[in-house]
Amino acid sequence: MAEAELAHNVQDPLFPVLRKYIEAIQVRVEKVSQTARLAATILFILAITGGGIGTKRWLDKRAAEGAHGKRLLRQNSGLRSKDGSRILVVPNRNGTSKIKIYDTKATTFDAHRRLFLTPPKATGLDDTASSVGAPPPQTKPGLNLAFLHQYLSLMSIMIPRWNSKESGLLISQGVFLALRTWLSLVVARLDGEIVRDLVAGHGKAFLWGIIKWCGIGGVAFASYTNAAIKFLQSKISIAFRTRLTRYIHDLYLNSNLNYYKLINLDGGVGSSADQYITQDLTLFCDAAASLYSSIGKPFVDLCVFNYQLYHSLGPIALTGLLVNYFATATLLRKLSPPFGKLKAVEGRKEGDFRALHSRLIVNAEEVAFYGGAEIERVFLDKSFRELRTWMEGIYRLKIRYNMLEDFVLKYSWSAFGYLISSLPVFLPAWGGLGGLAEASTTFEGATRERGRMKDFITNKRLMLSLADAGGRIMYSIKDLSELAGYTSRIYTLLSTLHRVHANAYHAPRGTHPELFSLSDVDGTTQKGYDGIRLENVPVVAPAPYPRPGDELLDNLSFHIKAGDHVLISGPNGVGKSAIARIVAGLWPVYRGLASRPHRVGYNGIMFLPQRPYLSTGTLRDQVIYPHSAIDMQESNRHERELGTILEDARLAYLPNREGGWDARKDWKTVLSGGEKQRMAIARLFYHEPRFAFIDEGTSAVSQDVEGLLYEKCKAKGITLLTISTRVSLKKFHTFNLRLGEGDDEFGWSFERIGTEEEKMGVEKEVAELRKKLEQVKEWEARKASIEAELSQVWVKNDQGSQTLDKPSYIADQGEDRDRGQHADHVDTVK
Ligand SMILES: Nc1ncnc2c1ncn2[C@@H]1O[C@H](COP(=O)(O)OP(=O)(O)OP(=O)(O)O)[C@@H](O)[C@H]1O
Repeated sequence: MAEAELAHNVQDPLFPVLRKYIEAIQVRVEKVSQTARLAATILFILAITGGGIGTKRWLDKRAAEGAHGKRLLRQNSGLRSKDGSRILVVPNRNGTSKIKIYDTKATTFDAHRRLFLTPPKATGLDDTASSVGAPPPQTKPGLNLAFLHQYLSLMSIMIPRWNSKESGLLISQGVFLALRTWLSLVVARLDGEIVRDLVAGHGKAFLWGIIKWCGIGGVAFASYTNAAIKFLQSKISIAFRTRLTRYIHDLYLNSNLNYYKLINLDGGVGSSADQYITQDLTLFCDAAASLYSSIGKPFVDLCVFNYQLYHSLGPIALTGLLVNYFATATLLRKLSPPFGKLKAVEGRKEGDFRALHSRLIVNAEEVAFYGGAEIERVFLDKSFRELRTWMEGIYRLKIRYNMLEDFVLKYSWSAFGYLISSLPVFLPAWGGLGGLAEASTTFEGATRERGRMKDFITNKRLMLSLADAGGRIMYSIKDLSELAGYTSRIYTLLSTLHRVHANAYHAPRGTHPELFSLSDVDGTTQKGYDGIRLENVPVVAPAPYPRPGDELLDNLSFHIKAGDHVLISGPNGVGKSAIARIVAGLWPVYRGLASRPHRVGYNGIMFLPQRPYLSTGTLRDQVIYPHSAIDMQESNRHERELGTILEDARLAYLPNREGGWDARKDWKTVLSGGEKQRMAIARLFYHEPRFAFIDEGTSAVSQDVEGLLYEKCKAKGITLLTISTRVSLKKFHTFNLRLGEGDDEFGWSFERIGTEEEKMGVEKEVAELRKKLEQVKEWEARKASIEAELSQVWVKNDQGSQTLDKPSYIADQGEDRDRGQHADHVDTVK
């Protein structure tokens, strides 16, 4: 029995403990009343059921959100919140995740305008002698006040509030940097102690020192701190980039058409805005984020180590160190090439090279038809050669500078370090705490030597760290100048964007603006008018500021109401599309008044450009452009309507052919020229504007389909303004605006089609043609005689005049007649 109990206890040692608790619970439960037990049981069951239902709901909600996210992603769509923010769906591992984006407020742009358009005079960025508010003259990027202003201006975008995420990241990085400095100090002291114990033969203390060394300095902390600093640096870089990119996108792509005006009207950043927004911005953010660790850390190190050394080595050492820093910094700054400027130019050359490649990709088909590979390669090679030469120049300058830098920072600084560390030994009176220890009489012989050893090791390590920190600060002079280069480019982009956004073009004080330059825009644009009206508006092709524009047409005036379909015709290059550009607001209204409906799209106005544009995205996105799937949903439009629209545009076969509405392709290459134009007309059918400019929109469509499309547009109540050279389109229009009339081609006429006047005009033209036809016989006779004369060709040689041999193909065409004429002619010549 006892054995069995023993065996049982051996098998399950926990049993007695469990039994004890179970019994205690049983006793408690027995004491509880019947009602309380019932209530507890019900509560327990309710909790379990509630928990189960809650979990299921949560799982269902997650699944529904996941499915919704996937659907939105497939449709290239997102969500719009009531506060104006947008939620975008992006792929994330197997599922999707949502990103909330807030638009930059208009007031923020207004507040920043001061920073970018009217910088303080001291920076030299605002040269009032040239003009007020004009493009800032390109001051040399470098370490100067201009750089400070530019950098701080950009900072106000990158760190908008003290409590923003970026400040948190910077503070965390600061903590880790301080931690690393503290660790270096601890390690320096430990180093000295270990050597002292080793020399003194204190085995225990020595071992303890080694354990502390491994624990603190070696592995655990230092490696983690370094990794965290690097990680935080990349987080800061990406956070800066996100802020700046969103800010630039909000300023670049808005209803003021800045993306068009930046390239076509301002020209301040050339044609490579993409290079600025992509590569330059990345380089700037990386350089700005590394600034804290490359300057912040050595700076903290310098302060702490200097203080420590001052303590142990005295004032002479500190003065010596400071003089040394100052001298080195001055020398290196003097001899340092202008890295900032060099980097800024390199950025521009990179941009040009990249722009050439992008152009080739966009126009690959055209170049291929011409077989233009050879010439394109010449352009590309030339641009690359310029970039390469420039970069090689920079590397050559860098190598010379690096040699000098290494010599100064590595060798002369360590020699100086030894000198300073030896101060307490040779000059105890000047040697701080170390000197006091030296001068003291309490230490004798070996003890004094060991003390010296410990102090020397500690001081040497501190000196080395100090040299390293100082070196890194000096090295970062170069990084700083490069950062100045990137800063100057990003600042230039932002100030140009602000200038375009605020339309801040002013002639220099005391001067008159150049005729039809961007500072000479005096016209009025009225949006919200039910019709299209131009009153005394000169049509001027603008030139980049500050050059004057080129006047194409003098004072154009017309008035179009709903239902007045207008054909705008005239020779090539006369300014037909220019009228659409002025009405759309792409080009300025230099004088007079231009009125148009406010809305773009439904019940407003739409413009179909000469070159059909197809966006990235799904087939649905092509039809509803510039709507997105969210806009389509919000305006209660359905997919079945899109089917009818494609049928009307004679494109009903597309969804089947391309694999449904959610198919994503490179539509520019997938659709034929005519299909692209019909897709543009389908967009008109979808948006149903009140007025539509169609610029050569059906030139690749067959004439029968063209007629059907025009009739459909009119049936939908769209008033058409067609820009075309096709006379056959006249029958679909009520008015004809003819451009390029008169001798100087500056004239224009606006006439009703089919009026008496027009008929008379046509009859006059027919009569003139008849008159000309009557002269045809006369002209034919004259032509025959000229041909006869020309068939008698002769040359003079030394022997006198002689006729040429007849070409063989004339030989069998009545040789006799020819011969006779020939002889006659030779006689005449004689
Ligand atoms: N972005 C621009 N900046 C400056 N000038 C331009 C610009 N686009 C066109 N022009 C100039 O404006 C003039 C009129 O161009 P527009 O496109 O209006 O001609 P068009 O009458 O429509 O010709 P086409 O029948 O060939 O389409 C041309 O001389 C052209 O060189």
